[in-house]
Amino acid sequence: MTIEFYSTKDTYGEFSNFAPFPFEIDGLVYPTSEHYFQAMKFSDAQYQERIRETKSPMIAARLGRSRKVKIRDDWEEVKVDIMRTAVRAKIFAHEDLQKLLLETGDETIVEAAGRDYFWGAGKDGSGQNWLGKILMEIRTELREAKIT
Ligand SMILES: Nc1nc(O)c(N)c(N[C@@H]2O[C@H](COP(=O)(O)O)[C@@H](O)[C@H]2O)n1
Repeated sequence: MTIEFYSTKDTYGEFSNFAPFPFEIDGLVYPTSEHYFQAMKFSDAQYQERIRETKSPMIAARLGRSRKVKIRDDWEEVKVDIMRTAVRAKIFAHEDLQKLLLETGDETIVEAAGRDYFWGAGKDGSGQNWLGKILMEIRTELREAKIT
């Protein structure tokens, strides 16, 4: 059985980047992994801070997708690592999330985002599902940490 998630209100919605599971990176608290991911698109420290402090992940995503402020030149090269950093920090900050992730066993985890063929599976399932892949990587890491 494939485990699909998308909306924070549905089953496994905790895996969405929009789910409210705060964490700290470099001494700063981010309300969601979406806030961190979107803030890291920019070199402008003030704009990063505006995104971090914004109330909702939806607004963080809107600010991050705006091209009124220039995004960093290396974004395409670093974005998967930045997503990994965000999701890892989120999961490691919350034991309930670690438990939920481990309980998915060996099932494939998929972000069922119909319009997103990079982070999600896209409408027809042909997407790269990078968010699901990152969650499965972290699941392996958690499992290995519990064994040793
Ligand atoms: N809720 C939601 N709506 C969309 O349209 C989406 N594409 C996603 N997927 C998430 O979007 C984030 C990355 O978006 P950008 O690369 O900045 O466009 C990431 O959190 C995906 O999981 N979610």
